[in-house]
Amino acid sequence: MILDATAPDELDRDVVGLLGTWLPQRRWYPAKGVDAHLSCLGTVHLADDVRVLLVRARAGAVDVVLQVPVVLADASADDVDPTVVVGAVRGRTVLDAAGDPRFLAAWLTAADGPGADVDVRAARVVTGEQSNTSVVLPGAAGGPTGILKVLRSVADGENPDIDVPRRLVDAGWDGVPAPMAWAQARWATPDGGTAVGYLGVLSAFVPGAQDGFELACTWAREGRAFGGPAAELGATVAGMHDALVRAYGAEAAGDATAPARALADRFAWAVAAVPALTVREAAVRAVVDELAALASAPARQRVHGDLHLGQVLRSTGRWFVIDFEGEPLAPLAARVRPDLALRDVAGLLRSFDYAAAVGGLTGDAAAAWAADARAGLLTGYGAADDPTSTLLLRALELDKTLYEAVYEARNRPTWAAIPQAGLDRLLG
Ligand SMILES: Nc1ncnc2c1ncn2[C@@H]1O[C@H](COP(=O)(O)OP(=O)(O)O)[C@@H](O)[C@H]1O
Ligand SMILES: O=P(O)(O)O[C@H]1O[C@H](CO)[C@@H](O[C@H]2O[C@H](CO)[C@@H](O)[C@H](O)[C@H]2O)[C@H](O)[C@H]1O
Repeated sequence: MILDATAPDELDRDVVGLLGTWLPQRRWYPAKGVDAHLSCLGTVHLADDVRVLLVRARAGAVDVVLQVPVVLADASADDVDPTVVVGAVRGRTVLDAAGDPRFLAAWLTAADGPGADVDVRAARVVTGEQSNTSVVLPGAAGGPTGILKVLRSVADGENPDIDVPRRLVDAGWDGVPAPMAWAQARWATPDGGTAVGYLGVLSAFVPGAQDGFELACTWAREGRAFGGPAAELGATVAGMHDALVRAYGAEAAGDATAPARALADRFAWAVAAVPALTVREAAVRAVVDELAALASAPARQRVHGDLHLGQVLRSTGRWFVIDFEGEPLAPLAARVRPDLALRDVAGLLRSFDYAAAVGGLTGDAAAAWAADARAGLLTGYGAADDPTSTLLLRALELDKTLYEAVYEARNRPTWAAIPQAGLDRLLG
């Protein structure tokens, strides 16, 4: 069932009035540091006093629709958790609903899919660095636990973060947590049209999972070689790529003009966002030219699109892949386009640089730790050791590093040195 958003009422508009100060304090808010114009496009009434506001945020190049679920509590209620209070309007206290049992129960009732018997009163909101809000829901009566991802930016059409895992499970791959419930909404767009997009997904929770990035940082900090787990991860990624071909097919092999153009476009985009990158122009151009001169490039297929160690979980000696949204800074059309499978491999290679740096390694120790992890990943994946693959991987790593230079400038300026060091390594 698709949930229809209705036109905002006076109360919705008052809630939006509160968001000007509340939103910029959220990790997932994509327009930090600028004065965004906020307006409510529509509201899904999930239950009495449970609303999902679809809020358009416009600021410069940013123009997104944000999902803000709220619960309206009586102003006199004395059992309100102060950390989830957004503010007060019309005698009601507005609560951030993501972890609220009233919101969760209504969401599960409205959602499609096989469903799951979970205990909404035992919900726990995941803290940490995320683009969305995830909530762990323990299974009722000892059943399997689920994790609900409340998407914070919603968009018309396919959502790879939900559709791709559904297709991978259908294709028989068990390296992804299975989706158990999902919800979609329909709302009026500012141009007079209609949009239909996903609001979120409940997936199987991987018990005892360790975040791949935290694991790698710990091993780097302890000076433990990561080549073994990296090789197993490479094999998992190869299995994922095979399953993606079964699910979506693959295009015929072509020449390398498309990846060369993509790298050139990426550089232009990155320079526009971070003008200091201009000094890299000649070196990047040399890689673009080398790439364009390749006689052929491998077939394109569906890929993960933003694969890094923070998108993989390790549990009981196995790896699981999550977060198939693609790069959060890219438009949907670019995120669902067939691409080179090696792009995912390159994303993980970049993560080893991050893990070495965040794990406190520097100089030769960092280079040796990352080299061992890189070798493990490439062996496990079965990457060909030929000049074409080597050049493609270098170009794709460069592409990712330029993306990271922009991502860090916008989100974590104190980490900007990590992609800058990556550019030094890749560009010589
Ligand atoms: N199926 C799962 N099982 C266990 N933990 C998970 C699962 N999915 C996500 N997580 C945890 O939740 C965190 C946020 O999930 P993620 O999909 O990366 O969200 P975001 O899109 O906000 O970055 C992950 O870092 C991971 O620790
Ligand atoms: O997980 P997201 O989909 O939000 O991805 C974005 O944020 C990531 C950081 O959380 C960012 O990844 C970069 O930092 C990681 C360490 O925190 C590192 O392992 C990755 O290699 C590096 O790219 C990702 O690029 C961004 O899209």
